[in-house]
Amino acid sequence: MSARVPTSTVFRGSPPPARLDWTAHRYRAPTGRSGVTFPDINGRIAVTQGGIPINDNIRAAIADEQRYLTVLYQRLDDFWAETKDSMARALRETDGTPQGLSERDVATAKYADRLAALGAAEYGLCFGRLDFDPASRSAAESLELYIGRMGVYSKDYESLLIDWRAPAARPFYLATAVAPDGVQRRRHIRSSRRRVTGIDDESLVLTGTSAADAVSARAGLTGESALLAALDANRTGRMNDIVETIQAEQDRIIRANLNGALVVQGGPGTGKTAVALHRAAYLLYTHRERLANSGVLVVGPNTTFLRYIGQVLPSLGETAVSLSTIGNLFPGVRAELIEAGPVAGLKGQLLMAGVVQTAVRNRQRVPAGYIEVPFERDSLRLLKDDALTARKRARSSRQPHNKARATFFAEMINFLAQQYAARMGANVVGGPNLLDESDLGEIRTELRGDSQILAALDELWPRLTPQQLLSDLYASDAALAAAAPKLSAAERTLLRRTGITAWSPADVPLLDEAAELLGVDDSAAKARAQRQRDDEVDYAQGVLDIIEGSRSADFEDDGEEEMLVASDLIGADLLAGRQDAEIQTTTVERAAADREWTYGHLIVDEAQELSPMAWRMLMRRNPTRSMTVVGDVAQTSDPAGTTSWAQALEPYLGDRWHLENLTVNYRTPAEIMDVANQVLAAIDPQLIAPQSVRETGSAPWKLRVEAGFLAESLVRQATAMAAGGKKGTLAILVGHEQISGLAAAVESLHPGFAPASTNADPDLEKPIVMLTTLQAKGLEFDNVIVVEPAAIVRESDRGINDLYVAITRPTQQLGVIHTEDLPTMLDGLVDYA
Ligand SMILES: Nc1ncnc2c1ncn2[C@@H]1O[C@H](COP(=O)(O)OP(=O)(O)OP(=O)(O)O)[C@@H](O)[C@H]1O
Repeated sequence: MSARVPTSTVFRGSPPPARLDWTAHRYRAPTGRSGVTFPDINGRIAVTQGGIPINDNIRAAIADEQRYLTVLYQRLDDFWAETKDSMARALRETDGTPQGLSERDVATAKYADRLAALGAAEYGLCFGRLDFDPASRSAAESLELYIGRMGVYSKDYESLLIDWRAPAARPFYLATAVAPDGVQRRRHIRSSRRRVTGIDDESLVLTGTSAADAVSARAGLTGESALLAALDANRTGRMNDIVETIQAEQDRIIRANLNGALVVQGGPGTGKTAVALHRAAYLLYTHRERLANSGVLVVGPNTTFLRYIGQVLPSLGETAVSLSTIGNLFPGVRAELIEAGPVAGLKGQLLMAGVVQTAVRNRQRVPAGYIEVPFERDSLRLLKDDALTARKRARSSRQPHNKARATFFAEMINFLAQQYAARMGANVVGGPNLLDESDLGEIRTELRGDSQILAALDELWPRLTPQQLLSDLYASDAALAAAAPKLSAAERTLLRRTGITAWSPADVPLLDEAAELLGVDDSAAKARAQRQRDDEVDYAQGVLDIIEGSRSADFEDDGEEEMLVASDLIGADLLAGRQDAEIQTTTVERAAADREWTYGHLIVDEAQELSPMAWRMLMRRNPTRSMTVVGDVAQTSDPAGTTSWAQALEPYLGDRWHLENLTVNYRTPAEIMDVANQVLAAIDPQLIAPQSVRETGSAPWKLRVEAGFLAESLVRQATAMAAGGKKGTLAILVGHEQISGLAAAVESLHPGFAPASTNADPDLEKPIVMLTTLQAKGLEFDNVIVVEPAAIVRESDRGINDLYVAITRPTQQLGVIHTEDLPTMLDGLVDYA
């Protein structure tokens, strides 16, 4: 059998303008790319247009743009030097007071951020230009605007480059021939380092009224040449920004209002992740004051995905965004335990909030009758009725468990003091009335210091951490039965676990729930901090006394003029403060360490995967409900995930959220989407697939092999696929249950061939990787081989969704290798030839 050599990407149709084939609802890109440029073998710029070498006009235009770009980079260098100077000055100039130190840290953090933004702008600083119709501009307005990664001004404060996020840059993304907004020409400028390598021009002046022109414009695809070049480029294992080619439907979402909840539903490859990240950058630019201190949180499905998207925001000059999975949102816990679907499914249900609440209440106990506790030479009794009263008072304080504990203890100590006093009074002449309130106070103090009394009270109302609460709950049938009476015995068995050393992502919202109900009793920590502070003040006073002493001695000795010394400027309090001045941390660091941090804006990617309990946790992090939720209900894998946005959000938002749809698939070629559509129909015939923006001419194939030859065939096909056609990255996607066996078989044949994702963080930059379908969520590769679809479908109740995710990952080619019969929904695959 010979390896099938895929044809290279063909953009079908006639040269620009772009065409939309409305019968097929599929965009066919033009054959030639206008003004596409490639450095030739000698490093000079060779320019072609539709395959024909370009003329001197274009060469001259490139030279013009180069001159402009050089000026921009000069200004960038000026800013860099100025910022570095300012930073050095800020570092030097501090009066040494805690306030001064803190101001210095704030200033240096600001300059560091600015340097990071300047560094990010180095690549592709300027990528666009708009030329306006003079009739549409006032005399004060420039007829041309350059668009880039950041705003750049001349020394005279004349605008040289507009930040892509500024309102003035919008026509670059929105203007069409039908609605040009005064724009006559949109130019995409490509550069490598500081050198202009090419330009793509689009005229927005309708010269004819051809239907194709009008349709193309209506479709809202802008900058088609640059867009298609970006889409067809090889992938690297890291996501890139799309700032140069944002499309109109995406732009609307990116720039939507900060307030309120926006839900973005879109099929595979519609740019949901890209849009979500650019929205974060846009919001930080537009609402910097409001968001700088509260921060923006981006939640993704797993750490592999976060690493995949990790460089997008820094490349846009934004570093003040927190990225996290649900599993890592609880400070101090890294939830890496993988557990069975039904277990995670159950833990994700909202009813678990009630289970955790009951589990906490069940730890607030009262004795069956009484508990006898030795005290002095006698004993005291913790009585059931007293405990009931104390518990009632503690609960009605509405404090969380660990804080209400103080009320319970105080009440019980009071009861015990009265008991003790009564007993003492009965033993002395004159009876209990001989003891007054101060005597009772002393008795209480004694009781509070008695370890046996405290231990007995602790049994009734223990101080608990969330981890302890859940471990104890999972470890005991009785505790589970008491906390979850509504669950069946089989369901409670799913929750049973002993000797817990690791947590799963589904445990994290439960830990968070427990933390809310338990609260942190920080009275001991506060008292410790105060004692430490008092010690430091004492120490500082000692230092000042020594300085004072030596100053007087100096003054007496040589009779010199009085010198100004430390104690003239600062007191002991201030000196102590200076000693323990904390290192200023960034918003991202402070937020990560603080479970109760509330973010100014929340972005949730692959949001369909979130369980009701995960949503509950996230809503606590975002009380203002300023959020962007992006996902696809057809791609849900998590057993507790959602297939309906209304259902997922109703408990927190009611109907106060706005839905936007993304409809164009930028990733997956049309040939593959034709097959994927059948899978989508099997998930839900009502769902509509996004329209692919391009074809590759390469039909997705299937190959049946003998079970014993699966690994060998896989290596052969992967090698052929990786070597042919567009090359780039290749992923082998396998079901969770199969991956270990297959990885071992492949490894024994060809060590190091396809590193499998046996750890939680596979290296996506390797040319060939093996992943589970779950790990591939949100990722993309040039080429993909899906192994044994029947097994993927079988693996979970949402196996068809997983298959849909798997086959929509490629940007170029898809192959399917199987030993079992294929599910009929894959009938559209062609036999491998
Ligand atoms: N306007 C654009 N310009 C260039 N590339 C784009 C554009 N929009 C999307 N893309 C590219 O399309 C690919 C798919 O985007 P993205 O991963 O954001 O899609 P998605 O909707 O999140 O997909 P999925 O739901 O399948 O995970 C990425 O390579 C992205 O860079």
